[in-house]
Amino acid sequence: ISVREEDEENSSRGRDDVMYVERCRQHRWRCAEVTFTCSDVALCQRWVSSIREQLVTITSRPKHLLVYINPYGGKRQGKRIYEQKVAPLFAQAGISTDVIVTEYANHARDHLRTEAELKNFDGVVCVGGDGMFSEIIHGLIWRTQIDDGVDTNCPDETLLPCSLRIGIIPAGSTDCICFATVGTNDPVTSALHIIVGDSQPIDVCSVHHNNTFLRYSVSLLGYGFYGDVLTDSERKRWMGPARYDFSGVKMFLTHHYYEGTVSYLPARGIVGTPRDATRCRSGLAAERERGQICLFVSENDSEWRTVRGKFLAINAASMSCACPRSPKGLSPAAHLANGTTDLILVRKCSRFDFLRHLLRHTSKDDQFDLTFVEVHRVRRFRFTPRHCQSDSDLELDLQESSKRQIFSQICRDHPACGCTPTYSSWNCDGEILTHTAIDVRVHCQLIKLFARGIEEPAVFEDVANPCAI
Ligand SMILES: CCCCCCCCCCCCC/C=C/[C@@H](O)[C@H](COP(=O)(O)O)NC(=O)CCCCCCCCCCCCCCC
Ligand SMILES: Nc1ncnc2c1ncn2[C@@H]1O[C@H](COP(=O)(O)OP(=O)(O)O)[C@@H](O)[C@H]1O
Ligand SMILES: [Ca+2]
Repeated sequence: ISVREEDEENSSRGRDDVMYVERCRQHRWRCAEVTFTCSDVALCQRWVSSIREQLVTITSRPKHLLVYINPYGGKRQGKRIYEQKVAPLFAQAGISTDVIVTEYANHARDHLRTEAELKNFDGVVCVGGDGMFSEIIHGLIWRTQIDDGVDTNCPDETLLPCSLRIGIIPAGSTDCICFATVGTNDPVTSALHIIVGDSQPIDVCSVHHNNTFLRYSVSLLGYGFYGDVLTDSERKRWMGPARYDFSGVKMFLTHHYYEGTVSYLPARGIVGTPRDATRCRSGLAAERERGQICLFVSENDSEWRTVRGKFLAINAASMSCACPRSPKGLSPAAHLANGTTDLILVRKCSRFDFLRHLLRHTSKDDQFDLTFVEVHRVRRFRFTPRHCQSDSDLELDLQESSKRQIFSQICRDHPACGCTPTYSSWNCDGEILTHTAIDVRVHCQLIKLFARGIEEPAVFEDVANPCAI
């Protein structure tokens, strides 16, 4: 991290303090210190300058960072976390910062879009949850495309990758993007990944409706269960992160299902499937694999498939979506940067079966190994809720079950009857999407994080002197 020369008063000895990264359990990193002493002060000074020269040659390390703090996310501790745990480390590592504490929602997004002098910085730091991260990528991606005149309303447009890396200091409620790319939600670990200049590309989904751009997503796009949990939980923000558990239990008991059509373009020519036992891990093999991945983005060699039905949940996981609630995540084998998203369809089933599916997110059992669950690795997908389908589709439906339609119409007109509502909403990285019919496309490695993905346990279990903390 850094080296510091200590003055030993009344002594002819030299003393250097070297700060370095030490790996602890569960992917956590800590800042450790070792002191070198030497009877020859001049030699000691040569050590210091030699180490400093070495550090300067590592060009991947950021020197100037633009920091956005959401003081309102999670337990409202963002400012304190940054000031107490992160700022001192940045100072230690000789990193200068411009810090903006946001004053309202979308402040960070709009500042990045229109005001920020991006050329002055080597990266952006986001202190907050997935919603704050979402603001940052919307600002950065918009800025990158506008500089090159890309039409973001066109779903087929190839987007330009953003050059600035983003660091996430977790200070939100779920922080799944941090957890799934670093392996832990720990501000100090994240700060150290930023300081050492790690780089992890990640895929971004664009979400469109009728050739109009709606949003980007990097973690979960969820309709049905996760959309309803989010909508319900936003009204209970005062509860803090526990609001999700409260609304989770409530929506589980409510047991709403939604009818609609999902079409998807299966990913061909990629390594792996969502049912693999292997996980997305950092290291050489992953690097090599990553190099091959985007060569296969051609969409012509695979055909669209359509699934119609009643769903409790439709989830697209572009990364594992691991978080403290589910350390393996919604799609444990999802890759961070292979240009695909894992589309998980949970059909209508009993409460008992849905609970079995949910519980498997917290154990070693396979949550996809159930008759009412299917999972596909896709490059694109579309969703149309039933009452939003084209006229010809509706006619078909009418012929199939005219009675059912009449009943659902009656139910829509009489919400008090307690029947299942027609529409849910999409949970897009924890933000509510107002449109239900959407067209989603994965953009391979559109952004980069100050992270390195999840390291194999062996890397740190071998450490001779495990961290005492
Ligand atoms: C019975 C226990 C079942 C546990 C099932 C856990 C599955 C958890 C998968 C979580 C995936 C999370 C994906 C991440 C989404 C985030 O982008 C997003 C925003 O994050 P931010 O707050 O930092 O801005 N977060 C969320 O949308 C929160 C989703 C949380 C879902 C919690 C669901 C709890 C379910 C509880 C069911 C309990 C049934 C009990 C029956 C008696
Ligand atoms: N200063 C602010 N005041 C109010 N809302 C804000 C502010 N800054 C950001 N936001 C918004 O707060 C919401 C929640 O932020 P997020 O970081 O996702 O925390 P959480 O994980 O608790 O949901 C996001 O929609 C974000 O756009
Ligand atoms: Ca949020």
